Amino acid sequence: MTPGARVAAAITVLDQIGGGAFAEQALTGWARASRFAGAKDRAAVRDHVFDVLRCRRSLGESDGRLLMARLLQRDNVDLSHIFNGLDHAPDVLSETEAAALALPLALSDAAACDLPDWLWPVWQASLGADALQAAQAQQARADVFLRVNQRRITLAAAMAALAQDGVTAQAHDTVDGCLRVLDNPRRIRTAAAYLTGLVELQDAASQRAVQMVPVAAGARVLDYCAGGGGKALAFADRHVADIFAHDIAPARMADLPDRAARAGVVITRLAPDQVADHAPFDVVFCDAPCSGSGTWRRSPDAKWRLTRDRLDALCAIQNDVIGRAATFVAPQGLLAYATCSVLQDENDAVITRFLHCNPAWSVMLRDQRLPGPDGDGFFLSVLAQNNIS
Ligand SMILES: C[S@@+](CC[C@H](N)C(=O)[O-])C[C@H]1O[C@@H](n2cnc3c(N)ncnc32)[C@H](O)[C@@H]1O
Repeated sequence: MTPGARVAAAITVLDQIGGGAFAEQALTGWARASRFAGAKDRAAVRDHVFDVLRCRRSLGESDGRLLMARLLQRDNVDLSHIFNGLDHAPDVLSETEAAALALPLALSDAAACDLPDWLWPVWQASLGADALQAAQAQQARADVFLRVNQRRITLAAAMAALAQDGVTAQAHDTVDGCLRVLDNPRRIRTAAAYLTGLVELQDAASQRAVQMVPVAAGARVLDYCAGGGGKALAFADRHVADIFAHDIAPARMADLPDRAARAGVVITRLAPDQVADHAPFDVVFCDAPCSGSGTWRRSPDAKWRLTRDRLDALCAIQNDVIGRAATFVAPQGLLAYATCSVLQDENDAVITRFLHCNPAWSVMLRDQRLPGPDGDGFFLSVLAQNNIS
């Protein structure tokens, strides 16, 4: 496909998203209907769509054509080379469109930061002096990070193995065992180091959070909201411990046995009715369902779909989840509550409410990361029970 044809495809997908479709579904639908598109075309169309979605408001919230045109204009691309109607490229811009593009946009603070109006005050209240920087960080693409399975390979050997498949990576400055991918991130899933479990895709902030939780040798650790099991795998990689994984939707853990086998670790999956029988645990890690507000660079669609009602519903789930998870912790054990959100309602407010209802517990460690060059936004609070001797 020509550059113009890729832009035309992105416009089609953006118009579907504007009409209510989910980004992933619209992209998959387009790819299925466009068998002529190769892997590089699909990647380019996806990049266009996600680049626009990250900045949808600051690009003027128009139809797909104007959004794409503004994005390209912002990136100093000559629009006449793209909007020329040749070889499946988009039609030449109309006079009205050209006039709209010539005018500067008058943007509110929320629009300039690419956040919904209702969220901007909530975001500011949560992040204070960091609000602007954290919002702006979500307007750009995020780096890809890998967790090296250090049980099986050193960082240097993992980098060398990845390089053989054309993936260049370097050690993260502050997170042990973490690699930042510099080149060809799309080749990771076919790289031998990935297929043989030597490296896993995992954001640096998630890796850091797992490393911050104290786990004694031989401990029993429950990943209570395991999903695909990324945190359980990270615990298993770092500790000689019995690792258990649970999720209210067990189907989400379907790939975990294969991933654990690839990594050379053992993780016991527990169905919801089996957790109590296996309790208590020395550590219960609760990676609660959340807005994902620290990861919106990777899923910008979610930023525009979040509503106040949905946030309130998530907070109710979080309050429930932490309360349930606490019941499975051994008397001298630890309860770790984590989200990939930067919103206070989902983080400190949940902890404050839990402590109010459960005065025997207190916070022994708190960490809040903002989205930025070193990883996604992430919150971690580790709690212990008081006066347990
Ligand atoms: C943020 S995701 C977990 C991501 C996962 N830890 C990882 O690293 O890939 C949250 C998970 O919590 C699960 N969940 C939601 N409500 C739950 C509940 N009441 N008890 C346990 N898990 C729950 C969801 O099914 C979802 O898989």
